[in-house]
Amino acid sequence: MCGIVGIVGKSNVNQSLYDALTVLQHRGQDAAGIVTSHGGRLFLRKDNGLVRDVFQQRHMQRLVGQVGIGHVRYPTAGSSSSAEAQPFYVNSPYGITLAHNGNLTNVEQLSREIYESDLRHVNTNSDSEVLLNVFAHELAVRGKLQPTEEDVFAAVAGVHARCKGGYAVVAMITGYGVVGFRDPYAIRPIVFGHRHTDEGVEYMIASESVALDVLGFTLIRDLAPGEAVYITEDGNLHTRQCAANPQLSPCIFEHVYLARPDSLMDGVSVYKARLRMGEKLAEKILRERPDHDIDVVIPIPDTSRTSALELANHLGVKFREGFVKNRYIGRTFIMPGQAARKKSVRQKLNAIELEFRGKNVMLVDDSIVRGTTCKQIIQMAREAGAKNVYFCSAAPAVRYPNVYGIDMPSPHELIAHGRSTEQVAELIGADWLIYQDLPDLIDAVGGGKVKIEHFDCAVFDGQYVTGDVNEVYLNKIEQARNDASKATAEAVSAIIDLHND
Ligand SMILES: O=P(O)(O)OC[C@H]1O[C@H](OP(=O)(O)OP(=O)(O)O)[C@H](O)[C@@H]1O
Ligand SMILES: NC(=O)CC[C@H](N)C(=O)O
Ligand SMILES: [Mg+2]
Repeated sequence: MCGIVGIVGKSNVNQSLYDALTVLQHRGQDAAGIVTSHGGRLFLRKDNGLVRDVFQQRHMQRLVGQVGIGHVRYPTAGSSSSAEAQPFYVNSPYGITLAHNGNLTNVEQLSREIYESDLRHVNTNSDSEVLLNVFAHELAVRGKLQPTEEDVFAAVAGVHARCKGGYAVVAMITGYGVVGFRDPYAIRPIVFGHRHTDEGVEYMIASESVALDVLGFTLIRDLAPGEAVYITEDGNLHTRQCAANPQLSPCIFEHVYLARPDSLMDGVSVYKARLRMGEKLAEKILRERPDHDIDVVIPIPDTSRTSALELANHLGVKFREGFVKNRYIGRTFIMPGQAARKKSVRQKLNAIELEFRGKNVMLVDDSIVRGTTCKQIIQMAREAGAKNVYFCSAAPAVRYPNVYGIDMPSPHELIAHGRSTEQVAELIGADWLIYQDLPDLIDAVGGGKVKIEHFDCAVFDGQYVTGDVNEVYLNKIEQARNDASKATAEAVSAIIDLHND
């Protein structure tokens, strides 16, 4: 997952884009970028690092213009070289820049087509640069000096016909406007909204509604699967369904971990969904061990707090903050490389001994992926004097790779891959381990006021909604993106870069 944002404003949008990216920082900590457009010129700043580190005052001053897009990156393709930071730019037609959240599954075929048939050059290994070139080609073949919304929507339809995988996109067509679109399964999230100013109405497109809230925009709605929204530079908004067979199947892991709890996704409150996860998990605990001896429920900050609170309420057991989080350390799961992740867990979380000593503690996390966090946390709970350490996960066991924008390419790096619950419990050192059941998770997210029937649950059930993901593909991405190969890719790609300062 990455964070994307686009604004068509009535005054300079640099500060709003910066603020929105800060709000979306939890979706990507590796690189950040903003491009604005003014008087037919583009102004770009992108680099590796957090938003607050990438943009110095001198960069902000140069980012002039009332229209712009931005990105925070968590790499899932190519490398984490700064050359692959987004937005990407292509000069023809019109000058188009693009920011992408997701991952394409047919990138090899597209790269070939782009070079051999579309006669285009791609300078990095990023799937997002490929996606930009497909969009640019589809717009170029319309052959218009001044593209209309019909041309833009036809180009998006062309992208849907050629690209496979997960993609939520914002793209800026220099001098014309900003377009946002979502893949036909709506795997990755994207919303749009408006804000009234004295100069007129401003529009914003973003990954999560929380970015709109914080900037004083009102949410209009989520983009439907396959739908596009096009806002012209003079502030006219158009929407169109551009896919032949759209089917809403959003990524359920957004609700488990990726999204902020104060976001609404496809009409569902992430916070409420997490509360319901806690409730369902409590029911399962009571079913499995009605006479359990849990003294205290302790969340593993940050993401599991919401479900842990509700779990404790439903069990009728005390809820205690047993771990304190260092607020200056980011999210560990989305860090590149296992060594950094391992080290960060200990730096990030520290136990309050009093809450553990002599007690049977139920630790709650939103998910167990590689097992990096829970292994260390259980150890810490024991060192703090816990009598028994029980562990539960608000999500089912993560057993399969993700190919739609979450960097879990290698099944062998997943602690539950090919293992039973008991085997995982032993490996992480838990006295009792409970996973949420998948139907309960689906019900927790899709069974509230707003009903959603289909989700992309691939990491839990190995079913890939786009229908094109097979063993051959999975083996290929595992080879290309396991921790060991990534380390080599970084070294090689660090030298490819275009001037950008
Ligand atoms: O099994 P693992 O591979 O360790 O991955 C799962 C853990 O990683 C995430 O936490 P993270 O520190 O990224 O973010 P958070 O502060 O939002 O919980 C998630 O919330 C789990 O705690
Ligand atoms: N997490 C994402 O959405 C990644 C976007 C894109 N595939 C990249 O690697 O930059
Ligand atoms: Mg966590």
